[in-house]
Amino acid sequence: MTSNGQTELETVRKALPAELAPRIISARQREDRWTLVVDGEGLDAPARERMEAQLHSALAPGGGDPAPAIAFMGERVRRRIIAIGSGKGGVGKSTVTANLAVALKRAGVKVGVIDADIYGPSQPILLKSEDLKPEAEGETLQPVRGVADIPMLSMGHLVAKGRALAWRGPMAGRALAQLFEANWGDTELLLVDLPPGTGDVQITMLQKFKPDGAVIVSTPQDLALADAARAGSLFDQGEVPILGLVENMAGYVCPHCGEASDPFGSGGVERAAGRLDLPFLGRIPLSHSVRESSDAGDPVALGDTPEAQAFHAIARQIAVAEGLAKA
Ligand SMILES: Nc1ncnc2c1ncn2[C@@H]1O[C@H](COP(=O)(O)OP(=O)(O)OP(=O)(O)O)[C@@H](O)[C@H]1O
Repeated sequence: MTSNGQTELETVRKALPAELAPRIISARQREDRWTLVVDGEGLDAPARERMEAQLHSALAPGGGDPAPAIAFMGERVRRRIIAIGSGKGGVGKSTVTANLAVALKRAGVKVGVIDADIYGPSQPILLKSEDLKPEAEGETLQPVRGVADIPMLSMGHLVAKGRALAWRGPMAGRALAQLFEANWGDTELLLVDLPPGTGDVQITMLQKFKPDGAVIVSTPQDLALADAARAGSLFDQGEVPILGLVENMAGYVCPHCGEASDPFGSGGVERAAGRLDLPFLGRIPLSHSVRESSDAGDPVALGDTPEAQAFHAIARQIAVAEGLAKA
């Protein structure tokens, strides 16, 4: 009991706005320091931060008292799933996924990666986890840790290297389910590297593990753009909001003479985004360092080069769109 006869729980609840008060599960005060257990179900990261700030100012207003210790219970954040798709192969979708994961991680997001490109898994190389094998607890896989300590799973971790995966339909669906139903722990955002095109895996994913959003990667060529638009309509039909388009391999700066050229054209994806009424998230240059670092399992986004900054700028937009960072 506090000095005026209220229980500690009542004291705390009274100090809070009416909508937050019922979320306090228990409250205890010892030597001026409050310890609170809070129901965090359904609160996203910014909402939790706001609530923490409100609790601080309500319970330790002058700054003289120690800040309350706050434990959130329950589902802190509903895990968000963002699919990274492309209309055709080879446009750099996997490279973009790996680098966005690193950039999101560096921005403080608890990010994980599912390599759903079960026919040609490349994330184990890109995120340097080729030699790791996921352990299973019963039926549930434990993700391995790739570069930057990113939890990840890929069919590349589960089948012998180089073995072609010619699975179709139900088998592909089951393989995918194993990856999604793994123990993702406190991961708040899962990036899913989809196979190119609009086949079985995409359909299974839309039906069973519907993403919260999709990012479409394209090169600036007309052909790639037409395919990207098709990938877009797949997500539209599945009622998955498209967060935007990324232009990859845009503009090449010769490392020797510094001359800039546009082997695949330029600005095409931004114009296509305008036509399709979709956000344009940014462009990644065609660059030796992107390819070399990918091959080495050392994504450029770990550094601060202009290429890295291009990935960081796109990652920031995704984090904001998903409520995991402030605008
Ligand atoms: N911005 C870039 N600059 C230079 N090389 C790049 C860039 N983006 C990707 N690449 C290279 O292009 C090749 C294809 O990239 P990636 O495997 O990421 O494409 P993808 O769209 O995922 O292909 P897939 O159809 O096999 O899934 C790789 O060798 C990669 O290193």
